[in-house]
Formats: sequence, structure tokens, C-alpha cells
Amino acid sequence: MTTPALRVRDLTVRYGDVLALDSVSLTVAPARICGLVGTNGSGKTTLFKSVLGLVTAEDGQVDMHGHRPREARTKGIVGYVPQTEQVDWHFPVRVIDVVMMGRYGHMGPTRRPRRADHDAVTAALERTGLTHLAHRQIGALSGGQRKRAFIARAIAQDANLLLLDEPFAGVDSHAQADIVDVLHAMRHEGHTLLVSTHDLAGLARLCDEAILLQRRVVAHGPPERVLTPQNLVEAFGGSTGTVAEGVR
Ligand SMILES: Nc1ncnc2c1ncn2[C@@H]1O[C@H](COP(=O)(O)OP(=O)(O)OP(=O)(O)O)[C@@H](O)[C@H]1O
Repeated sequence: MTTPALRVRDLTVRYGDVLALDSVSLTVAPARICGLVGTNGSGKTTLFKSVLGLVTAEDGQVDMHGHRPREARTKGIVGYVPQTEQVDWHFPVRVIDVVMMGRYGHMGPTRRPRRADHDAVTAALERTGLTHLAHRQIGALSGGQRKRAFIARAIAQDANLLLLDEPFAGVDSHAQADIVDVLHAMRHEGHTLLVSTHDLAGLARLCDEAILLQRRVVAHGPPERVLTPQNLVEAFGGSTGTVAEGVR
């Protein structure tokens, strides 16, 4: 059996009295796109933070090809595309500098870019259609362009496992289709992608598999088997009719 790109076992995370993840176990095989869906507060970001080693688990284990989260993050084995709403856009930095940040794990402590780093940044800007905006301040981009800049950073990083937090939020349908193409190309090259999204209707187009999270894993498998009315009611509440409407 192939070694999973990501293995999470019995992961429990609490913030004080709040139980954010309750004994979550899952594995994702290499070169797969796995959608992560659930209500607000269902633990998606907490799962990402756990995989990145940014929160301390009460119990359980995460590993990526034998690497523990913190090590995987510092070695650039796992990469993260944040919700762009969480970023300080007044920070005076150009698009090309943001994308170069993806190369830090490949550089020595001096962080002096070499030829391979410049080449990787150029290629990532091209892949995301941002070459003409490379020298613009990141704060002067549109929402969709900002997302693409962070995806370009992740491409330049060349991480084995990539976590994308809501890459489609606030992005028009044209730009969404461009992002989906880039993500499919990354999967084709062997990257594994875990993508949190509220876009249930677009899940089957994007993903090979999906995880429905509600503090614990409600269902995990092919999107059409995960998004059943019963599972959706369990995760989102409401009646089967109203929830199922949302994914048509
Ligand atoms: N730093 C924190 N301190 C206390 N509680 C927290 C903290 N971060 C998250 N929580 C709580 O943990 C639970 C899971 O939050 P999390 O951010 O992981 O959910 P989410 O699925 O990413 O939500 P959303 O879709 O709104 O981004 C929520 O109840 C949230 O209020």
C-alpha cells in the first residue's frame, strides 16, 4: 500500500472549554485533491493548524511521510494558502516578494535566492497568470489576484502537501475556474491538496474525495457519497430537503 501523504490519528484539540476536534482520524493518499467541508466552527482551520504544528493537540498524531507537523512545516514539506482575509494588506511587499517567500525553506539561513529560486518564482508567476503584476504591491491587487499570489507562493515552495483555506471565497466564477485548473495541474504533478471550501456545489468538479467535518469526521469518500442528504443534515442541521437544495 502507498504511504499516505497525510495521516491523522485520533486527533483531539481543545481551546479551553471548546472541543474543536474530537478524535479525528483520516488518511489522504498522494496526488489527491481532498475537499474539507463543514459549518463555520466545525474545526477546519483547527485541522489545518494541527497539520502545520501551530496548535497543541490534547491527544493524537499527525504525520506526513513520517514527518511530524513542525518539522514538515520548517522543511517546506507542507505548505499553506491562508484565507486572504487574515492577511495584513498594508504590509509593503510586492507580489514577486510574496512568491519568493515560498522559497525560504529551500534557501540557507542567509535567505539569498539562487538561480533555482528565481526560476521557480518566475514559473509560479506564469502558472498563475501574475507575471505582469509581479512588481505591484500585494495590497493593490484584487481579491482573486491576491489568492493567486498565495497559490503562486505555494507552487514556488513545491510542498508535497498543500493546505488551502477557502481559496474560492470572494472570487468570481472565471477566476475560480482558473484556480481549479492550477490545482488540477498540481495534483497531476504529484502534489496532494487539502482544500477547505463552502462551495458544496463545486466539490465534485474540484475534488477526488471529500471529508465532511463536524468536530469529528462525519463522512470521507467520493464527493457524491459524502454529500448525501443524511450526512449533510448531520453536519449542517436543517431538513434533508433544504440542505440538499444547496448542493444542486
Ligand atoms: N483561538 C481560539 N480560542 C478559542 N476557541 C477557538 C479558537 N480558535 C477556534 N476556536 C473555536 O474552535 C471551534 C473550531 O474553529 P475553527 O476555526 O477550526 O472552525 P472552522 O471550521 O475553520 O470555521 P470557519 O468555517 O468559520 O472558518 C469553533 O468553535 C471556534 O470558535
